[in-house]
Amino acid sequence: MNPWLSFPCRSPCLKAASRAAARNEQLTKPQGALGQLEALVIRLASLQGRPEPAIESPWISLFAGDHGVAAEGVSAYPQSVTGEMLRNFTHGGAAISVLAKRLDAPLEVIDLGTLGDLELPGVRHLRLGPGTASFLEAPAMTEAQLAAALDAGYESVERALTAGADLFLAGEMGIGNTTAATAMACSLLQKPAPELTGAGTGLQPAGIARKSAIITRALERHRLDPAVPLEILRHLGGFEIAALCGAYLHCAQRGLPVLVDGFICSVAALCAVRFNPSAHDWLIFAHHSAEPGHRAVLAALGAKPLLDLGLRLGEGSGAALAVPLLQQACALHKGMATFAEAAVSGQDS
Ligand SMILES: Cc1cc2ncn([C@H]3O[C@H](COP(=O)(O)O)[C@@H](O)[C@H]3O)c2cc1C
Ligand SMILES: O=C(O)c1cccnc1
Repeated sequence: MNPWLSFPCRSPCLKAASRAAARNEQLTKPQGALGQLEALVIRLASLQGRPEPAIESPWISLFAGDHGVAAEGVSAYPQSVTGEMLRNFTHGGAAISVLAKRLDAPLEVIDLGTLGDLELPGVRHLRLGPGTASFLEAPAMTEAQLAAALDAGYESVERALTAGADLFLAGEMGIGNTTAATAMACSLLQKPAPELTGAGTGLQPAGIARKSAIITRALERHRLDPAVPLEILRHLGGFEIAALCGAYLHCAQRGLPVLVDGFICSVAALCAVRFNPSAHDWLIFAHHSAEPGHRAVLAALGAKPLLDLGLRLGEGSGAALAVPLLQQACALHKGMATFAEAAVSGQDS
């Protein structure tokens, strides 16, 4: 197993949190009037270790990989879309490309293993394989592939830190990956496939039933132990999901706060937290995806996402959309006057 996986996670700074909470009490607004934003800023203060947190350098890593199980017709789109989107990401045409540009955030695109073998400028091609094996026939990944994918996540976090990132966002691209993520969620949560399976890119009800039956077959074939999350990841996951899991664990080890995107990223986060529960402190959940399995995954994580917009895209798009909210929350906390500074009367008794 990758040696760094056993490194401990950092502890959030309680002193910064209590100083941020004290400042929050002084600001010229009724107590609690900024709702969830207040707790969010206090939490960010504890993660950044400073009483006045700020998001100045968000970083986005986008992990792509193909899935053997896509051959079973579990997606509304052909498998070739994964590789085709790589070019779109670097040419600026994908949703996450537009959002990254608006945020002025670096967007690195990592191809962990897709069907095509084109060298695309601006893409890091790691080529762990032409995609995972179909989990109906074999474990999705070999041990070496899992290790390399986890390392890819680790390396992304190191690059983000070198670039001075103060918030880590990740996205995923991989046709068929809602099937992989749903299978993982079923296994981690010990829930039956029909309860968690959804439309992904837009399957019709008959397609969803078929997808759910395929997941049930995989669960029966592999019979995985929920107490061994990395084996669940290796058998049922994907290269990009493993990279996400590795990145989230390493962010927690290095003390870099994370904004988690939708369903697929949340399953990677659940896997990371099952592997090391202390990773949980570093994960902020951006949004509630329309994919039905997301609810159970968020509930298992005790997570209350910031947004609920009916998004079902992935790519890190929901996380990117939440960045301005975090930035505004920080700006309010830093910029608002205190009652004393503004000579405004405080609360009666
Ligand atoms: C053009 C296009 C762009 C996307 N960007 C993200 N996804 C999303 O859809 C895929 C998962 O859904 P499923 O499991 O149904 O295949 C992933 O690639 C995910 O990131 C996309 C899907 C498509 C078609
Ligand atoms: O919420 C997600 O991550 C998601 C949902 C559908 C398709 N792709 C991604």
